[in-house]
Amino acid sequence: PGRWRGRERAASSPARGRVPPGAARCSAVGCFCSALGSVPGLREHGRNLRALPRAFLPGLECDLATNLVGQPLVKQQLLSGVREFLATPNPAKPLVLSFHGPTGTGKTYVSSMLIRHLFRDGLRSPYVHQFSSLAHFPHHEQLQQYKENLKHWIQGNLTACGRSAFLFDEMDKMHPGLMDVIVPFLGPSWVVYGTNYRKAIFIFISNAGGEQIKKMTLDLWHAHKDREEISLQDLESAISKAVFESPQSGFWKSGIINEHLIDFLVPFLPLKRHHVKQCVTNELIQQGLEVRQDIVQGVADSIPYFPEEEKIFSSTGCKTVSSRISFFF
Ligand SMILES: Nc1ncnc2c1ncn2[C@@H]1O[C@H](COP(=O)(O)OP(=O)(O)OP(=O)(O)O)[C@@H](O)[C@H]1O
Repeated sequence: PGRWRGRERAASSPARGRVPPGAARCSAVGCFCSALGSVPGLREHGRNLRALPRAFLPGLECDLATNLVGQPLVKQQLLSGVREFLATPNPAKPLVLSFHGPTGTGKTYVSSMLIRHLFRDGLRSPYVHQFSSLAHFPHHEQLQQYKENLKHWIQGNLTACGRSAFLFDEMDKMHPGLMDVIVPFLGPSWVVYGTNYRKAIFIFISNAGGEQIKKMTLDLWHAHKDREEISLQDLESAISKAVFESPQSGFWKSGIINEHLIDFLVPFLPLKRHHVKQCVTNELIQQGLEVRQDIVQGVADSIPYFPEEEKIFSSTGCKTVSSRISFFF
């Protein structure tokens, strides 16, 4: 209840300003404003940003440090962005994060992790709303209807809980123009229809910009530099330009980019062989299996790498690791 559940829901979004079916009020357990009561330090420091302790959101920090492999830029961007946003009682605008990168590098993984730490019921929370282009907006000829539904859905859910989260997966497959209806929700517009929209979190996930990230990482490697030496600023402008100019992208000529509404453009770098090995080890531990070096090596060797000759970066990141493990037992 309270979530957009696919095609059958697309035709029946909530009426403007009304609480969507099944959604509880903001004060109910599970909305992250109340879920965060369990985060040590928030209650005392929520009203005073300057007094924010460094160890804020320790669960997320620990989870990222333990389980996320080879993405230092992501850890850094995400933690600073989310901490500051949550510690501000009246944020100037909603938090807008955009995850970009090649396949299997951890974009969906990190977004689920973040949601788990913010909402007691994680992705199942009625305050978390996921949209996928293929599942929710499959027919181009219904674009106008999708726009209206999406706008009303966001409005209705933000009326129910200002601290809601909206995840848009496969942004590169969204119909160009669809996302423009959400532009007014992403900016600093104060109160629209009696609701404060500045406390929401929006997360966009896409492969758009992935080719630019791969190229820049590869160029660094050819220059004998570490992939972590990549410049965040260079990456940001290359990705923004690529997604804005690509007619295949949901960001195509979009006000989201033009009006600089993304607060953190988070690049996910291609993973190297030793990162894949770490993913295999993590997965073996998670599945309660013995960590055998021959299996770690075997799984890592079975994955395709690029460039063709040197075979440095995994072409599928860690995406197929868990399914491959079963072949080695
Ligand atoms: N950086 C990483 N650290 C640890 N595990 C990872 C990482 N990247 C991917 N994985 C593993 O691979 C699985 C698939 O990754 P995920 O779905 O997050 O990739 P993605 O970047 O969203 O890919 P796509 O663009 O194809 O959707 C995850 O569930 C996780 O187990």
